[in-house]
Amino acid sequence: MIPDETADDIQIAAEAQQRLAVQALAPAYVPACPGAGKTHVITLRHLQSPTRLLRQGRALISFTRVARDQMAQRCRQAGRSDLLHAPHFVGTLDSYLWEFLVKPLRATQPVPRLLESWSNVKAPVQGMDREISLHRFPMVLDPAVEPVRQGVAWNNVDRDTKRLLEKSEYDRGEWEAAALKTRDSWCKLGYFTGHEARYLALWNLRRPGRAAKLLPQLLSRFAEVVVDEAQDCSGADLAILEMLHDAGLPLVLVGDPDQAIYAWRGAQPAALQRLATKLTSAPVPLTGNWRSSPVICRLASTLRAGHRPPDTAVLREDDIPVVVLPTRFAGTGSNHRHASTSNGVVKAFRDVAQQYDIEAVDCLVTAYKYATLPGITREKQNTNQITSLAWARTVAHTEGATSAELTRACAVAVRVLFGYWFPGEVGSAERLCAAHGISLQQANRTAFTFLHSLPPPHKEWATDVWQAMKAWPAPSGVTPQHTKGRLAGAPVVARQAKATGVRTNIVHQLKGDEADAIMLILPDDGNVQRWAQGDPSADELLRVWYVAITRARRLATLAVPEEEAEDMAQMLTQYEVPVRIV
Ligand SMILES: Nc1ncnc2c1ncn2[C@@H]1O[C@H](COP(=O)(O)OP(=O)(O)OP(=O)(O)O)[C@@H](O)[C@H]1O
Repeated sequence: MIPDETADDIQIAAEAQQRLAVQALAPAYVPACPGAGKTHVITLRHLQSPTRLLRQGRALISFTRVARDQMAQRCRQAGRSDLLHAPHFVGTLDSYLWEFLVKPLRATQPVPRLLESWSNVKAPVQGMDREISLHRFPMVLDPAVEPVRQGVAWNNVDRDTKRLLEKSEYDRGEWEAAALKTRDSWCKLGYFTGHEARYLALWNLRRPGRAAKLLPQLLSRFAEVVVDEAQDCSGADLAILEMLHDAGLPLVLVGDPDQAIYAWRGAQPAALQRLATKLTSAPVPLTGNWRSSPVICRLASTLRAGHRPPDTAVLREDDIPVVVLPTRFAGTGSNHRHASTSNGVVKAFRDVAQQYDIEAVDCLVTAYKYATLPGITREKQNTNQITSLAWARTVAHTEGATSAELTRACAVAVRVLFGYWFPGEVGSAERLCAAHGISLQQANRTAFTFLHSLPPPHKEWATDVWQAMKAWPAPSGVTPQHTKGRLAGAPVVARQAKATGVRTNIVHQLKGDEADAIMLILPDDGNVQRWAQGDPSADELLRVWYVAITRARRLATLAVPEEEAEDMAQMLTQYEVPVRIV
């Protein structure tokens, strides 16, 4: 227990750091530890804006819609909805690039639209010997060359797609060319994704004539651009930001390089450091952790490059030790067993949390991969429509499904219903809704009730779905054509885990999230050696573990293979982390 006076001093010092970050003049770099209150600082910075109408605004840029919504909500709660509108901008990097560096130079017809992913439209790659959707080919950019090189990120193609490709007569080069050609044909129809937004932003900024049309507007609109989670910037993102800085746009980069977990998607923490140094010689660090207990700060420091000392726990004085759960891992997440009780590992975790008065709703289970995670099965990204719909139906019937899952589930059902109602019409749900005078909200409501009405998936489920689609009240003006849009095949249905009341999600979906108790599932052998000897600056998995445990406020639990439990506890004890095996 920290004496009161010291606790006060710690809080005062942490608040002083936050104040400096709120007031720092742009260009600025704010490297921050986990739980440092980055969102808090960024929003406060924005809330300082005068209420009178300004000629110039501030852009708050994040990587996810969740982060964007969080900042927007805080502005609204403070009674400052005005800060969400022009001249300000609060949104994702994709939408910022699109809005200010791409769209102004596009033809107005066909109306250019930014999609979250190619999976939002039905876009099979054309001219090949089997049907594979465009979204199954993740794209990558190399901004180091001019013109920017783009291609398929083969390392990130999922296993199912790789299997399909192996059976194809065409080789990877031919698939890549076909995917890019199909993509180009969608761009001609006015559709783009974040990848194209980056490509075109770079294209425009690197051509003086085009840049001259964009930059003056941008510079007069924004007095400052704040980028949150800057450690997730890809090489292309950083190249764009650097050009904006060179053009005189004041940037504020806020991020935690230790939490960089997107290198596989092109994030470049080292390049971020270079840009940060170019922005300022005096970064404004945040080293107070307002979220986690001292034990968790200490545990986290063992997973940091250079083994820097633990961050200061500002508020929490808990001394709950780290709990190691010896576990017998099974092929699927829901069958992992706690070794000493043979209970499911989630139940064991809940029992431990309960000992510390932590309720199930304040617990969070996480793992690197969906496959090892107990609980609701993830929508398989690249599966056939009937299986996607079966997943969506399961979500609609699952208590505790997250809003992101529900949104995805409704989108799947909207696509299925629209495929039947508007056969032959291409385009996103938004575009079809607009064309047929249906509000997206109405479409989502219909989709949800439709999903909810469907019987549980089984082998002959496609027939039930077809009957339901035909019987479902259609909006006026729809023109179904016989069996067009009918789903074929049998769904691959995953077993639904017993409801535990505990949230589960993969680490990559936990950015910015937090919970009183976290259980990190570490099913592979060799965890201890990797933890003790690995280099977090080179080993992204260690950074993924770091992100996971730093979501915890009070209790961090590690489920490790039974034979590794003792070694794990010993290793943590050597680092002076209080630990117990349960
Ligand atoms: N000045 C403050 N006073 C009280 N609570 C604070 C303060 N700053 C931050 N917090 C709280 O600390 C917690 C962590 O803040 P936040 O989520 O903004 O951190 P973060 O820097 O985004 O962390 P991470 O990068 O780990 O997600 C939140 O619960 C937030 O409400």
